[in-house]
Amino acid sequence: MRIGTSMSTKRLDEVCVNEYKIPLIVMMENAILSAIKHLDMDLYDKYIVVSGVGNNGGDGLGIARQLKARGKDVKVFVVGSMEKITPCSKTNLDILKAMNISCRTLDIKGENINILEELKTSIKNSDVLVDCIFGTGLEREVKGVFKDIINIINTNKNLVYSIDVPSGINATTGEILGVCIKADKTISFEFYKRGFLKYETKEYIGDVVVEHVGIPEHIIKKYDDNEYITSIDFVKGNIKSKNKFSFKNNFGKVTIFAGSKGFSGAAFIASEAAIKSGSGLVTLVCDEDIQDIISSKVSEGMTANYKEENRINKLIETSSAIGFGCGMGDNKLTLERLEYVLNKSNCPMIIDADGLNVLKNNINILKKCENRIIITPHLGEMSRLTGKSISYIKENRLDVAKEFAKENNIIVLLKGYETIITDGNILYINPTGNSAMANGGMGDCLLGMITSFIGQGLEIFNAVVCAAYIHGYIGDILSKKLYTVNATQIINEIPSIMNEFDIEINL
Ligand SMILES: NC(=O)C1=CN([C@@H]2O[C@H](COP(=O)(O)OP(=O)(O)OC[C@H]3O[C@@H](n4cnc5c(N)ncnc54)[C@H](O)[C@@H]3O)[C@@H](O)[C@H]2O)[C@@H](O)CC1
Ligand SMILES: [K+]
Repeated sequence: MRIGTSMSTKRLDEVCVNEYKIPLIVMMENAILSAIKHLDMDLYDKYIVVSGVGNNGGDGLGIARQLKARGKDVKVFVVGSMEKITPCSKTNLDILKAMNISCRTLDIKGENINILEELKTSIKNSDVLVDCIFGTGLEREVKGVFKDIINIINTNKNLVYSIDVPSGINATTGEILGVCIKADKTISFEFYKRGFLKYETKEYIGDVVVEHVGIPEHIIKKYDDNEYITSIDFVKGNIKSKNKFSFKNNFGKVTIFAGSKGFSGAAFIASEAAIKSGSGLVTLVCDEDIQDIISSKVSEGMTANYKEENRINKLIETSSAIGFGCGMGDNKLTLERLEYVLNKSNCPMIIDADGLNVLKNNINILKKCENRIIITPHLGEMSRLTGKSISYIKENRLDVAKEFAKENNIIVLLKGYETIITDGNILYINPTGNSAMANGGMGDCLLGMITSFIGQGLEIFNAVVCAAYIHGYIGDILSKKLYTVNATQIINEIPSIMNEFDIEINL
């Protein structure tokens, strides 16, 4: 699913109208017809449509017409200066009038008290309110009669379905411009709006569906922003095709540097996750004093300790992917080991946890490793790496991750609700995962999965996107029956879920 901004919508509209000669009224009618499919007409009969005078309002007027044509009871309220009404909205308003569908008009300059009372009563007597006051054209603080109407709707509503965006939200930034409709469902056009990704907007957007307005796929592709929400089809497609045609017999040889005294669990989880994700050969490199404990637990993997220099050198040279950092300790030794492995290796390297902590103020050591480093920080680690505050990163996480990836020529997987994966150019948002998974060891498990997928020969960026998706997908399935989901439970499910995905890694 594509992510887009107000600008993306505007640009597409212009291209369609000017270059491809698709009249806007045609796209609006497509939008209307695709929106009404989601208005639960089999459940409800009484609708109220509240429209503005922009094209979002036009969508609403057309929706009212289509609802009426299907025998529904519809009341329409239009708010705004009538001299500003867009041509397509005017056309739809004229059709409504010709059909004798009554429209109450709230002019911003007029005295509206009686109509506001009427609106309140109509809302109470209806099943569903369709919100078409503002769409992607909202550009300033919502005031006056618009504010009054939104407050009345939020206070008196039964169900509210917002068209394109809940009125009051900046579709690009997610900023609430003073007041905003609290939608139960948002039926958005062409793009999942970038603003919806801001955590604070979740209480306004409700369930989001994205519908098409009939713009040919190749046009959208040409003008999209390279920002997407990962779909299950993307995951299936990527993992399957890579293995089917390119790496069928190559399961990869991976090395994981992890664990230290008191942190053997991290090393175990990362290695076991790589094994269960289908790697052919997994070797864990750890401190000598935890090697025996881990060897006894990781029966299908091998272990090495830091004293075995020649063996480690050979592992680094021959690995198809290296995972580094879980439970190693935030200290000078870890930094030295990181530099050593970075210098000696040529394969993709995934750095997490203490591997990231020691990179603070040393990020330049990644510069010489062009295009083969993946970092997987959570917000705190990202804050230490970038020097930016956690609250700033939270507010601007897409741009912070993108800029950091671009500056350092790396792939960044920024963990959190709706994890981000970006190489600075393309960005994917991971829609899977849940709060039942918020416990120790999850990051180690993800590191093992990413290392394994890359080691098996998947394209690096796609491997990270797929690993994040499957990791969260398993968590989502388990959380339906478990209050908390831990890393070991995820690991145990990897083979069966991969099978369910029809992923051919183990063929
Ligand atoms: N390609 C697409 O995705 C399509 C989008 N359509 C619809 O078109 C919408 C965009 O239409 P518009 O660009 O006309 O924008 P809007 O319909 O969002 O509204 C713009 C109008 O609101 C006014 N306005 C902006 N901020 C205000 C504020 N704070 N207080 C009072 N008035 C304010 C503007 O002056 C303008 O008159 C989309 O959201 C979508 O619903 C469809 O109709 C056609 C195809
Ligand atoms: K709206």
